Amino acid sequence: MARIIDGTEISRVMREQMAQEVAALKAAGITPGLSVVLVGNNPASQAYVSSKTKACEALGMRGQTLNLPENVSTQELFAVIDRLNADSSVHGILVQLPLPAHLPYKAVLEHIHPDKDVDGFHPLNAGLAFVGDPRAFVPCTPAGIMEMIRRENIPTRGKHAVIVGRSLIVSKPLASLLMAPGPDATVTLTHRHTQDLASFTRQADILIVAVGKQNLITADMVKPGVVVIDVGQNRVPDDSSPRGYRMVGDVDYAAVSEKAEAITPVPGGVGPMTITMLLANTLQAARQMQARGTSGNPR
Ligand SMILES: Nc1nc2c(c(=O)[nH]1)N[C@@H](CN(C=O)c1ccc(C(=O)N[C@@H](CCC(=O)O)C(=O)O)cc1)CN2
Repeated sequence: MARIIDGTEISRVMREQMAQEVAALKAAGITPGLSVVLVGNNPASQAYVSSKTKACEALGMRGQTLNLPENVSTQELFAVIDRLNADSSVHGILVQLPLPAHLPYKAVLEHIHPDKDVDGFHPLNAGLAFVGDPRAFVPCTPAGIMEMIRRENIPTRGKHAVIVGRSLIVSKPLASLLMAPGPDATVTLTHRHTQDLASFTRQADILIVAVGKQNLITADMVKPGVVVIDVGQNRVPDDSSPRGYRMVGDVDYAAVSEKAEAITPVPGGVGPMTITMLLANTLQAARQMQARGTSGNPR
């Protein structure tokens, strides 16, 4: 049976360390602050946003949610972001995705000041991350996956990492992180138009799946000894659960665990790491603003 890569436990260790760093910043007069903008009433987004602000507060950071109505206009949303960009007590800003279809999400993400873009979705940060510049904010999910790989001592040099999915949030930045000097992996990126997906996934030493489709990866699609990172977040109806549903990933966990060397569970794998890396990016934003002398909470 595969070793379980426990994102909850790795997060616990990292958050303990970060709490000390937050305390040190607070002693210097700076309370790292994150503002999350949530548009509409998507229940999954509401849950993720609530986890983010609670995690901030648990570390001693400021966590604030701005709830905007589903029908907010682009100009109204820009005005909210402008206000947060100008507020020196706000170090990190993020707009929860997905946005309602009438909002131009790329323009919205570009409206966040790059110095406060703790999601790392602004093109400036995407470009800095692509060239390996340490000032970049790296998107939280790929950053969390790299942290899990490092902390679990999973070999990457010369290994074949196959990514299923081509999103801006996860797959593209992850491909660039895995192939960079240091990790030195050979990366193949596949997507919905890839022909004979299984012929690629069977080659993977490390298989990362970020599609959002339950049971997309079955046991016959992986080779023995593979390391599997499941990014999927799928709600499956389940009357026996108090919530009426349970979470599953994109991988047939039970069957693939019997062939894999290591695997991330859903829940408790990549998800908690996404939030942990958001905390790390907010801390980085506060430190960078402190270094530039542009930070400081009103005392
Ligand atoms: N602005 C952003 N929007 C979105 C991002 C993002 O990084 N920035 N990522 C996803 C959603 N997401 C964070 O926002 C997220 C998804 C899942 C989890 C998580 O911890 N999941 C749990 C299970 C949750 C449950 O049981 O309900 C787990 O896997 O253990 C955290 C964050 C899209 N939008």
